[in-house]
Amino acid sequence: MRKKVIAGNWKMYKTQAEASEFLQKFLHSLEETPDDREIVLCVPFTDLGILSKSLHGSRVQLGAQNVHWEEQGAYTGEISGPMLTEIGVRYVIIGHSERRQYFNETDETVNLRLKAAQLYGLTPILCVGESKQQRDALETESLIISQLAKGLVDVDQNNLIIAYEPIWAIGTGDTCESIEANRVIGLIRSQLTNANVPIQYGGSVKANNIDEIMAQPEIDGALVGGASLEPDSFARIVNYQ
Ligand SMILES: O=C(CO)COP(=O)(O)O
Repeated sequence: MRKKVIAGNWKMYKTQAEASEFLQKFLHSLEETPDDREIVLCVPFTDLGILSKSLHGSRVQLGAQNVHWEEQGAYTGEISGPMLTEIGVRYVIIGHSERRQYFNETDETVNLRLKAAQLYGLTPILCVGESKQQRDALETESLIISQLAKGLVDVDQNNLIIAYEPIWAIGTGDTCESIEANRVIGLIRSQLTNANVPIQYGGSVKANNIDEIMAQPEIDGALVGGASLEPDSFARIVNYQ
C-alpha cells in the first residue's frame, strides 16, 4: 500500500499570529481523521518555529517550501537542510512551478536541492507539471518525462514524494479532471524505479472535489494551496472519504 499524503502549501501567506489562530481551529478537526494518511503543513520560514512547538504531539508534520544544496555558506536569502531539521521540519517542497517561474529554478537546481534534502534527512516533495501553452501544444508528456529525468538523477526514490501540478490548474479554480490527473500520474509512475513513491495531485484542490480526486487509483494525495489556508476547508480535505 502506498502512503497517502495530504500537504498544505501556504506559499507566502500567514504571519505567526495568523498561523497560531489557524492551528487552534484546525487541530480540533483531526480527532476522527483515519490513520491511513499523513498530514503535512508547508509554511513560510518565519512560521516554522511556532508551528514546530504547536504541532509537537499532534499528527501533523512540518514542511518547508525550499532548501539550498549547501550545508552553509554565502547564499543570501537561502536556507539549509540542517537549519530546517534542527527545528523539526520533515518535508520540503522542491521545484514548485512558482519557483521555476519567478526564481529561476531549473531542473538542475531542482536536482541539487532534492539530493541535499535527502542528505540532511528531509523528504522532498518534487513538483512537476505543464503550462496551458505546453498542454495545448501536446507537450505535457514529453515535458513531464524530461522534468523527471533531469530532476531525479541520483535521487533516492525510497525517500521521495512527487506532486503533479498542472500550472493552468493552480489558483484558477480550473481543476484538472480527476481522470486526466490519474492518467498523467500513471505516466509519472511509469518513469520511476520505485513503484511505491506517493504521487500527489495539486491544482485547485478544494473541499468539494477532494473525494473524487482521492478515489482515483493512481492518486496518493494532494498538495493544496488556497484551500489549506482556511481551517474548515483544509480539515474537510484531510478528512476525505
Ligand atoms: O500550487 C499549489 C499547491 O502547491 C496549488 O495551489 P491552489 O490549491 O491554490 O490551486
